Amino acid sequence: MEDHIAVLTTWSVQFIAAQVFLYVMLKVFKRVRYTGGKRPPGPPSLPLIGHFHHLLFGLPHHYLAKIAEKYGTIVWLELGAGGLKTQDHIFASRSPGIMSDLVFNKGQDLVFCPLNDHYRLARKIFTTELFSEKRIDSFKIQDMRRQMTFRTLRTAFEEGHANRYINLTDLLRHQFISLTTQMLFRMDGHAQCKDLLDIFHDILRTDWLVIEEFFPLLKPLDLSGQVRRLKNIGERYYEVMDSIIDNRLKENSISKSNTEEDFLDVLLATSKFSRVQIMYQISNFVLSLFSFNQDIMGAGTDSVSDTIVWAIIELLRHPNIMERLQSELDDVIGKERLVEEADLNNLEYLQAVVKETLRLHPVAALGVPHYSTEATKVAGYDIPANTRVMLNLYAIGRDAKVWKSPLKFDPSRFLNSPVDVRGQHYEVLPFDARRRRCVGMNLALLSMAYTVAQLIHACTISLPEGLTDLDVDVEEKFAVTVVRRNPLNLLIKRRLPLDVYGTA
Ligand code: HEM
Repeated sequence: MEDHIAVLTTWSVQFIAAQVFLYVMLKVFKRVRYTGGKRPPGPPSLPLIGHFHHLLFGLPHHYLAKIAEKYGTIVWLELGAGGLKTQDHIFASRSPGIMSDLVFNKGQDLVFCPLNDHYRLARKIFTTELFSEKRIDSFKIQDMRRQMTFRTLRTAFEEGHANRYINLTDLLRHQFISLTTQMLFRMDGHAQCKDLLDIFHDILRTDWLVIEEFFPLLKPLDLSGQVRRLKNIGERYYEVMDSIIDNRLKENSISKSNTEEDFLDVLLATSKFSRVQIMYQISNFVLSLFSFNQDIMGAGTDSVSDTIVWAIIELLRHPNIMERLQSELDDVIGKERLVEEADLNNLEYLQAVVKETLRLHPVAALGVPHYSTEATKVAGYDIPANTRVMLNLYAIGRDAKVWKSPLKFDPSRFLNSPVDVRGQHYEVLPFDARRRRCVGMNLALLSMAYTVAQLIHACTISLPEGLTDLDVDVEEKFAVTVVRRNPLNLLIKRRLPLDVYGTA
């Protein structure tokens, strides 16, 4: 570790794929790039900037998948000046970085937290209290999901009734923002959490390649303008959360009956976190809410709604698969009532559709960068300490050596197959695996299956006039998550008799 810190001047990005793994690793070196051991192969690089220029154009997860095809399962790239490596216990940390430092107060949230005692405690509380099966399936949270989904259907039907097309991405994002903010603070999304939502939207507008991240010496110059911007976001976040917590403490001191009603109450009740730590644990939720996995708020919203949109897009592109799913729903549920969460385990084809969507469209295509804490060897290659590692989840799900016709959307490949998407099977890892695996996975899988089932069972979804299934493209845009490039407006109408919705 000493060696590499002593020679830091350039960034390296290395891509490792042990068996079906494709790891991308980034590391900063000073003065020299790779000083010792057997370096993994990689494309030729330019002096000083290494392979940085390759990642500026096009979609990075496509480029990384392409070079992995050419250079083999473990590939080394350099960004300006850098290093890398694998094994879970060594690669389970997070690196310091501009976003983590300036917005999340040096990684005090869960997503950007280095592997330390605070992280272990926070992860335990997330897993055993906030996201335990018991809590997720509790009547109260189930009812919240049901109400939010009905609200989405009602909005869609009002528009459909007036023959107006609706943007499904916007509609579902509203649903999941409301759901998450309810779960967190008993506040209903846009109206009550406007300041917080604005902050997270600003975070998500940050370029994924901030030059100062790769060339820290340039940080004081702030050439990209992102350093000042992120600092300002961090300050605004602190103020808003401070006042939310103040208000909650006041409310709780007046009425004890509300304790442990939502996630904020649970975190306050643990007494294991300081007030500041609670602020940043919450941030993870909001961001996940918002498109990516910056913890709870950050990690839970757009990632789920964007995956649902991919599922609907694939179903519209494949009318035979849509028909088969609708038949399963009609057989199991009938047409006299709506889908309930208790039905989901009986809907085998629906579950296969969700898995196949996650295989082809893992919205967190490159995951969240891991960080090595000591030097190690991976598949015979030497990987230094302090290396950033990214898992190319996109390339894993599309590996032609593992998947037959990998680009074909075919949910039946998951029928009668033990392969699941929960991190035990390395052929498909939309949530990653082991220590840093997505903590919201169970909630995400449940929310996705439930919403897709409602949309396909309770609605008729039509493409704009003149478009056929052959016209629906799957062009991607790489933001924090991978989303569909072109907006698609749909006509959504009631499919079941009116009185079925009445009881809802
Ligand atoms: C389709 C939906 C989702 C996908 C595909 C997804 C995927 C991922 C991935 C790939 C990671 C990085 C794992 C790693 O570092 O190795 C991650 C981390 C995380 N996700 Fe998710 N996620 C989704 C939904 C959610 C939801 C609903 C929440 C919470 C409400 C959430 C919370 C988190 C958190 C807090 C982390 C950081 C975990 C840690 O560093 O220990 N995610 N997610």
